[in-house]
Order: sequence, then structure tokens, then C-alpha cells
Amino acid sequence: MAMCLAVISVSAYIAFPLPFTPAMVVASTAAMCFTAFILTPKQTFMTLVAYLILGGVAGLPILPGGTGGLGRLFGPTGGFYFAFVVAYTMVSYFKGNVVSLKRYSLISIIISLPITYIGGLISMMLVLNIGLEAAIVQAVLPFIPGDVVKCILGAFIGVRVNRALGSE
Ligand SMILES: O=C(O)CCCC[C@@H]1SC[C@@H]2NC(=O)N[C@@H]21
Repeated sequence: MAMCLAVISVSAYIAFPLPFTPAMVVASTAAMCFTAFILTPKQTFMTLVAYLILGGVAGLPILPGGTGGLGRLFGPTGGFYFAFVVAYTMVSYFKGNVVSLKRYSLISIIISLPITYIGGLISMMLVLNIGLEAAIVQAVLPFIPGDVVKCILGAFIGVRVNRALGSE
């Protein structure tokens, strides 16, 4: 768990802003993805809650772009953070016992992306006071291709680690 938390925190420094949205493109979702495949659902939940407490409440600079603080959790992109906890705990729950790149990739794309986007949509609509269409443009559409790639990357690492640990 500590190792996954460390990787998620370090990967948060691989992030860059886009001019038309407050949400950054982040690498940490790939790290959360393989966390879900390596750990149990309970461990995944605890790792992500610890990440939000350390980055959001304690203000350590481990949220995307080396940021931290409650302002991130309750700002326009805050919904993404809360959604991460639900999304990746569910990915871990539904990963099953078969270690397969195809299965892991599909599970992460089908489960994590919609939940994450719903969280981001809600916070953007509430905090920025914008409509659903504008929120979709800022919270969902620009991220889909990269997020699919990150799901596959997270699945790939999850498969390799699980096979190395002999968990199949
Ligand atoms: O910028 C932030 O403070 C929030 C980080 C969350 C960014 C979301 S996660 C889903 C989508 N994919 C990305 O690469 N960025 C957004």
C-alpha cells in the first residue's frame, strides 16, 4: 500500500494544464489503475483515502502538478478526487481472479472512466456554475483518448506485477 501511495504521489508531478479547462492532464490515474489491480478493494480504498488526506487535508504537494490543500478537493476539479476513491475501489472489486491484459483494460475503461468523469462533471457544474454541455467539454472530451491509453498502461503494469508475484 505504501509503495502504491508513493507511486501515485510521485506520478502526480507528471501533469500539464490545458488552456480551456481547470483540469490538468495527469499521469496519476495510470498509477491508481495498477494500484487497483495489485491491491485488494479494501487496500485500494485505504490507499486512495490516505492520498486525499495527505494531499488535501494535510496539504502535502502530492496532488497533480505538485499541488495540495483543501482548495483542490473543493475546487472545480474536486469531484475527480472523490470519484477516484469510488472508481478504483470498484475496479479492484471487479477485477476478478483471471490476470489478463484484455480483462484488466476493459474493466478499468468501463468502470473507472465514467465514474471519474461524473465526479468531475458534478464539481465543475457546481463550482463554475456552468451547464452540462460546457462541463462535458471541460471535464470529459479532451481526456478520453489519453485516459484510455492510461487504463491500458495501468492494466499492463498490473498484469506484469501480478504475474511476477504469482497471483494467477
Ligand atoms: O487537475 C486537477 O486538479 C484534477 C486532476 C484530475 C484530472 C482528471 S482525471 C480524469 C481526466 N484525465 C486526466 O488526465 N485529467 C482529468
